[in-house]
Amino acid sequence: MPPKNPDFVTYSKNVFIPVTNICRNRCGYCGFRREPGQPDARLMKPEEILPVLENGAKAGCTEALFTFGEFPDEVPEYRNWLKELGYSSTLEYLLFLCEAAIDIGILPHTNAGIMTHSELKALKPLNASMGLMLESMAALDAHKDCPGKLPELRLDTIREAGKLRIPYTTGILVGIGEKREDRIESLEAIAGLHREYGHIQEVIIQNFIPKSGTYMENSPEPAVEEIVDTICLARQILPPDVAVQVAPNLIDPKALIAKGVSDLGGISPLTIDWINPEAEWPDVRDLQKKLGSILLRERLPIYPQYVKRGWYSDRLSGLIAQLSDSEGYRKQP
Ligand SMILES: O=c1nc2n(C[C@H](O)[C@H](O)[C@H](O)CO)c3cc(O)ccc3cc-2c(=O)[nH]1
Ligand SMILES: C[C@H]1O[C@@H](n2cnc3c(N)ncnc32)[C@H](O)[C@@H]1O
Ligand code: MET
Ligand code: SF4
Repeated sequence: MPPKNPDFVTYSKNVFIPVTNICRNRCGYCGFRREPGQPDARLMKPEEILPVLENGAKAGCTEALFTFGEFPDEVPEYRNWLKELGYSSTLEYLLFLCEAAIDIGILPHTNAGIMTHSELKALKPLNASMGLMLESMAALDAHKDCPGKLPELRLDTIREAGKLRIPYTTGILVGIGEKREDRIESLEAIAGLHREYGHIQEVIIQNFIPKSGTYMENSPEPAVEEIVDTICLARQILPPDVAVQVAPNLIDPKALIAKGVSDLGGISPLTIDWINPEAEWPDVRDLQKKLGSILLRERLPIYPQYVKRGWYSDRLSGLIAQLSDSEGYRKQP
């Protein structure tokens, strides 16, 4: 089939809040994680976070992306930091942050590692959507010290989110030692969960970028052809209502759109990509110029089909009504 471009691709305007970089896992590709003793190990305080939320809302951002290392509560130093802030668990602190974001007028999207049904249940009323990368169905060297990167545990979290009707973001990381068959298996697993629960709004095809000081610092990035191939696989395997996302700060999206990319994820006018801090966000107007006749269309962190289906709590209904247009996309302020 000849490549065919869509009329538009979507993105969201967000602020990235790296709440903590303390993590019980040690992914071989991750440059985000810190040990408690390191100088830039941290738990962000409310007085650091609230101004970012406020500036984000003022700048027209609709999404607060709350990112965490996984289950930092296992780390004793971290528990002390939390206690100093007056919280006894990460969940309790996150609930406070989500409430604050909503009061300020920005919709939470939490990406915090694997979670139990009861954690997801507590967060659902305060999150427009949530996310967890499956990463890969393969058992990989890059995950050898990562209890939370067992594929079955990741699938469990995504499944529980489905039962709770949480609009969900997941994806795979390409170039971390997995094979093409593993990518197929991963995409099929995601497709299967979506067929059962209907909650997967987008699947990120994330290209690995080496980070110095990590186990994989000298591993090559995946070739663009591999990413193109994976996007084609994703488009074939995933049901048509699931968006395929690439990050426009990690890869040039232009040629990928004809292959099936329909979303460019969160783009921030204010904050850096804390997971890939070397990769600057493109300016939305520059990106639009580059894409030519393909329109960049702003969405909320909850996709239009879930806005329409009302997959959100009463706590979020006022804000979502205020931010969305009649089709469920971003109403231009
Ligand atoms: O800026 C980033 N945003 C990341 N996002 C944010 C994402 O681009 C948007 O928040 C979603 O499209 C929702 O609007 C993630 C969200 C998830 O739920 C799971 C993984 C990621 C990964 C990244 C990332 O590496 N960098
Ligand atoms: C939030 C998501 O960021 C991704 N992630 C973590 N480290 C890297 C890297 N070096 N390159 C690209 N993506 C990465 C993982 O897929 C994680 O789940
Ligand atoms: N630590 C979580 C995970 O890997 C959140 C994103 S990485 C900072 O799933
Ligand atoms: S990718 Fe997430 S889980 Fe893995 S080490 Fe980094 S912060 Fe922890």
